[in-house]
Amino acid sequence: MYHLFKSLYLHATSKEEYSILLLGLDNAGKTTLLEQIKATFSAQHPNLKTVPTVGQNVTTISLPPPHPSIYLKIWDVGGQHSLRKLWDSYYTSCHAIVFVIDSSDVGSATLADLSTDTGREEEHGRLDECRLVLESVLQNEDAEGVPILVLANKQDREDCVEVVRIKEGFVRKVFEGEKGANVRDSRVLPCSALTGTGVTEAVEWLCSRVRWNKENRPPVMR
Ligand SMILES: Nc1nc2c(ncn2[C@@H]2O[C@H](COP(=O)(O)OP(=O)(O)OP(=O)(O)O)[C@@H](O)[C@H]2O)c(=O)[nH]1
Ligand SMILES: [Mg+2]
Repeated sequence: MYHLFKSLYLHATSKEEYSILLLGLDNAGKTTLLEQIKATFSAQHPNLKTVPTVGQNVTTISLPPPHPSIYLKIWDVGGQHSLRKLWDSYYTSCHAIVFVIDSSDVGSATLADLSTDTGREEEHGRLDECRLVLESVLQNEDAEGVPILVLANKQDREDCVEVVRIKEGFVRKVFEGEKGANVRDSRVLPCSALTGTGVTEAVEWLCSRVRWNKENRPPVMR
């Protein structure tokens, strides 16, 4: 009887926890985004003075009503080239991936240039590096079937490339290319981690997709 009550009690009081992995090139804005998410859902002031991440930052948020009653455990890992091999160890336990792009560092190329490779290299900023890294994430077997949210970050900057161009000219090309064969549930959204614009929408999309995918990737009960 004691065990029955104990398990009923645990069932009634525990919540689903989903892990979200923030990836992207160095300087894309992952740590700023983590700070902004933390601040948005805990009414704290965000610490926006970030330094390049060596290792990881992690925070768990509990979403307030009317959001579903779940925890999101968010992992922010360093994006510098030498640190990217560490990403592999996070894939098996994550429930969604956020790939953050610095929209002001994909060059001044036009949409046509972005989608046909005709733009000059110096106009592409870090577009090619970003493409290779996104492709390697999509190709990782341990991440197969995991929903992926691509965030066109730094939309507050005057020199940013608009989300539609990043979506149509870059992301679509990667997803429809031969290295995007494993493409799964995905979305491209604009945001500014610095100002907080688009952060709630991003979290809401993640929330709905991890729950939708929970038969494939069950949550941890806490
Ligand atoms: N204007 C603007 N700047 C941003 C935004 N997001 C981040 N930044 C700036 O970009 C720089 C890098 O931000 P971080 O969050 O540290 O970048 P990161 O992706 O964590 O970088 P690594 O830890 O090296 O992988 C900082 O100077 C941020 O203030 C944004 O939305 N708009
Ligand atoms: Mg960082």
